[in-house]
Amino acid sequence: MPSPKGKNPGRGGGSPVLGSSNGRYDFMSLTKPLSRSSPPNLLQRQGSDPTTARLRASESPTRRRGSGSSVGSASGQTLTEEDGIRLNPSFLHVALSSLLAIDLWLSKRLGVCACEDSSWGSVRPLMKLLEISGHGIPWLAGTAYCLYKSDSAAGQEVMLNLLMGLLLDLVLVAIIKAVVRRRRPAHNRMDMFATFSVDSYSFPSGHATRAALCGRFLLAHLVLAAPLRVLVWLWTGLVGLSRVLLGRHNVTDVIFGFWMGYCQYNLVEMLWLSPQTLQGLLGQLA
Ligand SMILES: CC(C)=CCC/C(C)=C/COP(=O)(O)O
Repeated sequence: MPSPKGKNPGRGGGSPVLGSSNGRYDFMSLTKPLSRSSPPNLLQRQGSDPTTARLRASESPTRRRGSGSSVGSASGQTLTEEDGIRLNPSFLHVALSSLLAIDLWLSKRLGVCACEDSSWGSVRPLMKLLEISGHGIPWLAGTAYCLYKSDSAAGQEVMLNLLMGLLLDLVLVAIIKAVVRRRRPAHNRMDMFATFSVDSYSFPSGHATRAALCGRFLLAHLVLAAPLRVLVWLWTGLVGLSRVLLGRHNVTDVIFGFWMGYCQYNLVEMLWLSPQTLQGLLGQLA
């Protein structure tokens, strides 16, 4: 399939389309030649323009390898075992590129509260309220306050472990954000309060990890009536949804964040600090 890039040189972007390269179907740019030097990376260092990022992300490894080693059966030559081994990563790459393109497209369409002028701009204050409800500062301050005020050993133990979980969450999210370095969606207005430098990156959503971790924690350790349990579930889901509606995150950032928060709760359970452990730790410090 000939690339139409020559016909439309003035456009600033374009959708990745399936094109044939050496008898294979790869993603190729409508408007820009594919870079042969930059490594393929689906999530890292995307430009602020999601279309550019999408195009960059859709570069196929088969094109960079050159045409010599990959001749399809259509040209009369049979595929060697080596070719078969190379086809699989290429298929995986196309699948991931497609998923990423869908993610970017869907996230852009769902970012309906990204600013006041957006189609659902009037709901933005409500979404920002949800943002504050899942922010690290109220959770850390609230947990520390409850720990300080609690007069039962059981209450102190639960609050201390929640505090540990919250701190662990902050550290793990910061590490992943710093490693992956996925840019926030271009339509996001960066007007969040109290952020760390890594919070300029979007993968994973720290609010989603915290909501999942705290949601599971509350459901497991607080004796709550059924309506309150439903409310916890609802809050968790809405915090995640609000990240995409506000344009802060792509859908995959939130889905991964939920999964990560869910796993972090398992980690907190594994590392659970009992009063004895705590006394031992404090004894060692003293
Ligand atoms: C300052 C403290 C204690 C936490 C920062 C919380 C924060 C701003 C996280 C970013 O969340 P998203 O990744 O969901 O945007």
